[in-house]
Amino acid sequence: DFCLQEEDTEAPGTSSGHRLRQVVPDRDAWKEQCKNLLNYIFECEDSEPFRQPVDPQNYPDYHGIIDTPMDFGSVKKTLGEDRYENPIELCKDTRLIFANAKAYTPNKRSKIYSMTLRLSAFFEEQIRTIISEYKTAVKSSDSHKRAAVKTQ
Ligand SMILES: Cc1cccc(C(=O)O)c1N
Repeated sequence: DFCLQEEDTEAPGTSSGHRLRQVVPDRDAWKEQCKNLLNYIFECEDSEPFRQPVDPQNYPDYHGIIDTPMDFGSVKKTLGEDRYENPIELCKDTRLIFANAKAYTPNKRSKIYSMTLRLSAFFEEQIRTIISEYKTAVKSSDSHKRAAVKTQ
């Protein structure tokens, strides 16, 4: 996900004034990538118990054990409302879903817990590239900013 950004090669307003098109990584690409990843997770049967907050009516002891509930519906809503600054924040909330399940499960062979293990493995595989590309884009856009300041 690269966006074309026009950068002056000369001070603006010079006679040449010609522009070189440089390619800089798009630092907002992670949003769409995470939206797509969440949509895919929602399609997985393994996400069913976690698409909305765990219902304390079904598990009365849940909030006594889990301090900070989290679910994929909440993550999707936070993303959609632009309340994540970067994919690292989204990754932290998603890992909380899996950590809560591991803390609450009655045993490591429970059906619901085993669903989170598969989902977590898939999520970690996918988010790794998204975060890596985001960090590269931020570094690149910072260096472009430094370069632009120098020309002023
Ligand atoms: C919410 C939740 C997480 C992990 C395990 C279970 C379970 O009932 O085995 C569960 N209900």
